[in-house]
Amino acid sequence: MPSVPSARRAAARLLARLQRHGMLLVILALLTWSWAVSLWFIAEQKRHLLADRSAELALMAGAVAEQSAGVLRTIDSDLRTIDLWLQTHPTADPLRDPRLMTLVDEMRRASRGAMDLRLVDEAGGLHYLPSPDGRPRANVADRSYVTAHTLGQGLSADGLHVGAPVTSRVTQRRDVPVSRALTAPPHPAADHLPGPRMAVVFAAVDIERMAAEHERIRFKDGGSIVLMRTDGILLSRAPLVPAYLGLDLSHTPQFNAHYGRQARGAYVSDGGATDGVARLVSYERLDDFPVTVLVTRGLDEIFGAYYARLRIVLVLSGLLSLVVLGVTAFLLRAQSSRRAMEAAQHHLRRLAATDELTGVVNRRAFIETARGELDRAKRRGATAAVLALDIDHFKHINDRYGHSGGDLVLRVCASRWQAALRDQDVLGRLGGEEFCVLLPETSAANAATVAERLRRATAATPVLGTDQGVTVSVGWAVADVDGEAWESVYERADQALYTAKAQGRNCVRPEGVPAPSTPAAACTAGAHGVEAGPATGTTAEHDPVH
Ligand SMILES: Nc1nc2c(ncn2[C@@H]2O[C@H](COP(=O)(O)OP(=O)(O)OP(=O)(O)O)[C@@H](O)[C@H]2O)c(=O)[nH]1
Repeated sequence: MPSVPSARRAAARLLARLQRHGMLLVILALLTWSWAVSLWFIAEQKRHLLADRSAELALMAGAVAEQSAGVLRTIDSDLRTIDLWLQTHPTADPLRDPRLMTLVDEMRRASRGAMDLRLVDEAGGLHYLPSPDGRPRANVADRSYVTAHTLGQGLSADGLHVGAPVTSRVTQRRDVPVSRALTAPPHPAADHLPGPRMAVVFAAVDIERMAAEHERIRFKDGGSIVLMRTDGILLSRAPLVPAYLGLDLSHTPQFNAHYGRQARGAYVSDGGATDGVARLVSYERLDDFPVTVLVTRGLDEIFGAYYARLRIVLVLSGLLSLVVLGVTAFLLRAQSSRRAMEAAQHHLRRLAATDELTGVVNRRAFIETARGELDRAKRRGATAAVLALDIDHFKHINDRYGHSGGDLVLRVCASRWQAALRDQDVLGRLGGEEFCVLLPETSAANAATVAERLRRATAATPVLGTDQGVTVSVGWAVADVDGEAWESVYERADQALYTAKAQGRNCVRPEGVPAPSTPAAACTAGAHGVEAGPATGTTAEHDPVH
């Protein structure tokens, strides 16, 4: 488990990294949000578009269903009328009677030629109307529009049969036969007529005519109009594809999920059941006939303009995102190189202000700092003290341990002094073995205490791993509260240092104490021996600064 400090450091590092990458994170969050909103908006638009087109298609399916039901109603009425006519005219010849032929002709014209009425006799003989020679044109006993009535299969409740598409054996025309059984026997007198009796009347509805009508109103580019028997047999389709006529779609998933199950509805088809074209499908089952109407519209046509606009929007949004990311990356790079430059400049400034040997502030930076601090002290009416330090008999150390030994002493002393000072105090090396300390906002009493602490820190422990004691002499001065130039304060501190040296070294002397006539008399420590105890030389004890 990580310790508390290391966890704190890790958290701080994470925070710093987050701050550094904050801009990038914000931009990425904004981009993600804007893309999410755009995609939601796009999906909503598509949903609304589909809903609107579904509603339109449902209206159209309803209209086609209504029209188809009307056609079938007319046909059914025509078939019933013929049946009734035959019943009420039992002696008339059903194949040639001019009254019936006129009626049939009117019915054909009313349908604008879209259907022909025909009779099938009990032997399966097919008779066109009129049939001048009375001979059947073909035998259709096997056709479902005949067998449905003989077997009683596939009939609506009132006996109508809508047959699967057939290709005429006489004309090769494709028709949907809609048939009724004739009510037999029409009249006993019919028995006098030659040939078999008529059994079925049917209307052959021209699929091409029907498909052509639907072709005019269907949606182009993939749209279609389909009539389908409710059991899944395809009756007619616009655009007409002959191969689809009579197809049994009852096994398709669309039939089982939609128009085979419910009377009306809509769905999106992948076109798998027919030509593979994806379509929106709306369907409606006729109320009175076993027929379902399907009206479709190609998805490409529905969404074509939408996708074209969407492509433009996506491309522009993508480009915009790339530009935003590019600008962000550029700014981040510029920011990071600026930071690196600032760090390098900071490092250089630190190097320029640092004494290479001891790591404390060098002479130039120290004097600059001291001047600034004395100015600030003057403005605030505060005091500031200056300590001048000089390692005693440093020449002897150099002579005994060599220059590198002397360097080590300088580093150790600087480090001990630094450790004994407050954060706001400034330790500088003025040159050689001369050091200086600036103590901001420090009274004379505290300056003396700090000076003494430094002297003790120097003499307390031998340096160089030997019994070599190192001592320091300290002189100090306090700047005039009304403001005083650096040179002036330093001169007084240096003068005090001179006094300390003159009075035997390893001691602290304040400014303004004259040098005694006998050197070394006032200091208790030996000139360069290990310090045995305090040798303040100050006139008063003070509270430590820290
Ligand atoms: N090792 C080392 N010696 C230095 C450096 N700078 C100056 N010195 C030496 O420090 C010595 C200073 O000697 P002096 O000025 O005679 O003073 P002192 O021997 O300390 O005697 P007092 O100050 O009177 O106690 C000289 O021998 C310089 O060569 C330095 O960076 N490293």
